[in-house]
Amino acid sequence: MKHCLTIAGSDSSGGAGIQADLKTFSAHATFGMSIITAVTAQNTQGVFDVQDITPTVIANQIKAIFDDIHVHGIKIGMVSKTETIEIIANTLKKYDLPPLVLDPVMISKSGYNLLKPKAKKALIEKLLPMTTLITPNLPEAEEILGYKIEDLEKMKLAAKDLHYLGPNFVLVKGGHLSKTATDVLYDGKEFYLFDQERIKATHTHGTGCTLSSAITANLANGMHIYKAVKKAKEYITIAIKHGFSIGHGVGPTHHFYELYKKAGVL
Ligand SMILES: Nc1ncnc2c1ncn2[C@@H]1O[C@H](COP(=O)(O)OP(=O)(O)O)[C@@H](O)[C@H]1O
Ligand SMILES: Cc1ncc(COP(=O)(O)OP(=O)(O)O)c(N)n1
Repeated sequence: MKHCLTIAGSDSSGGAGIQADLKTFSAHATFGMSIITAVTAQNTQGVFDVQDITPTVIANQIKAIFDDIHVHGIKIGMVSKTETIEIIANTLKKYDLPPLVLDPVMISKSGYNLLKPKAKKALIEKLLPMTTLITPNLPEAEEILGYKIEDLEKMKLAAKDLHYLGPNFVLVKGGHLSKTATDVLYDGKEFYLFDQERIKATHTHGTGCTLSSAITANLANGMHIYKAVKKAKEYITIAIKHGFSIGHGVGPTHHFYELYKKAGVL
């Protein structure tokens, strides 16, 4: 069994962050491990508070894992602020790294800043160059690149411009498009489109976390990048179709193994 590591924030309601990542890793028959960067007080209606974990404790969590356990895939999610990004980059640099998927989490669906605006520079300079695959949604790609992205042509341009900043592969996610949910993968030469009609869904909390963790697990399991993204896209589509209500707001996506097994995704 392969070992997957998420470096991300905790979501008390279990729909996004560390909790979504670990559920996704388990559904993909990998062993999930976590380095917590921040604790959020969050539910289906919003994010109400955040406590950042100190750089020393983040470094010690990373050291505890890598000094002892072989890691086959890493996913990075919420990284909050410059000091958090710097300690993650500087500590990870000391080790031989497996594929690393960066979900550049910035603003939650409910509108809370999960990355301090000032930390964007550190994210670009410290994390992008060590990334195998970056998975921005449209607002995140716009924030990094500084221009509007409203159609497929602009998504391709964004993928090229993001590739220039260091990652080996770029997946620009189209969850924020109006008609389709088409994602664009760029490998430095070719574009690959993952087409999906928009599902009229209410319960989509944690879609980005789930997709990036599914790709991480697939890469850890030895899949080539194209297949890893294709299978993860199938997973997230079913996860969204079967999203459900647990509170008064936006509920989580679905992670129960049997559903995916039946659909031939896992
Ligand atoms: N309504 C939807 N129907 C189908 N797929 C969706 C929908 N919303 C998001 N997705 C897909 O879910 C994945 C996560 O995308 P997105 O929601 O844009 O990320 P984030 O949670 O980071 O904003 C992408 O593959 C996207 O295309
Ligand atoms: C702790 C934490 N990390 C990440 C997110 C954002 O998750 P995402 O998958 O982009 O989902 P939504 O916020 O869009 O529902 C989060 N909310 N909390």
